[in-house]
Amino acid sequence: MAKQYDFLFRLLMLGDSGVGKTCMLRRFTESDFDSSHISTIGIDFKMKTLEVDGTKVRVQIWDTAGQERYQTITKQYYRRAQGIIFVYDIADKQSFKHIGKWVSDVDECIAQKVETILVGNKCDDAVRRQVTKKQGTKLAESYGMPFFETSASANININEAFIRLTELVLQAHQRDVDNLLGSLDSYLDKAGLEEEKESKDTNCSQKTCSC
Ligand SMILES: Nc1nc2c(ncn2[C@@H]2O[C@H](COP(=O)(O)OP(=O)(O)OP(=O)(O)O)[C@@H](O)[C@H]2O)c(=O)[nH]1
Repeated sequence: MAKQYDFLFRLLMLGDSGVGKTCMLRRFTESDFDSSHISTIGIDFKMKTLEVDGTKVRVQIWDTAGQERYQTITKQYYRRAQGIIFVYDIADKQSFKHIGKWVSDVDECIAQKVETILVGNKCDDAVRRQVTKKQGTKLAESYGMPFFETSASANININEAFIRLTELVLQAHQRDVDNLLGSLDSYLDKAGLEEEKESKDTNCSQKTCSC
């Protein structure tokens, strides 16, 4: 059967327990919201196919458990991700403060460049808000990440956040391919020049012999 997509990318969701990672993923992949909080055990994933800049991209999105006790398991997935969504809850200052810890955990675990975005979830909950949009924007700027305030329950900016990360991963992939083709071109140019030089040298020495 012909492939239904051009690329397959792996995305990962990280953040404290209860910030709404599972609900965000469910909203994005199933257009649904469940208000119960059943903590993720270890890791789970869902798939979705998107059209980004005319390209069909299938994303495999890993939803990790925010609870500390699962981190030995979840850290094993960091290296396999091409994009990471760091999530905090705008009504939970601690989860915002912990973003630094999640980012440095990723830095410690992986050597390769990975695309990242920062998300402040539960922006529908104005009454319980503890983190301002300005604080979120500033933190994201300090890491050079795009920033979204989202709500899985009210379906605000969920698609936008996942699509933005997928775009970044696709662009990074295309840059890698261009760089690879660029170095292949210069390698072939160099090899061609050397071959040309060698054949000139041979002709020249043959002429010398016949004189
Ligand atoms: N008001 C509001 N509540 C939300 C939103 N998203 C999730 N919640 C609630 O937050 C709680 C935790 O959501 P989960 O998605 O299970 O959180 P999680 O980050 O996956 O938690 P772990 O699996 O333990 O890491 C649930 O009771 C949800 O109903 C949102 O956008 N707005």
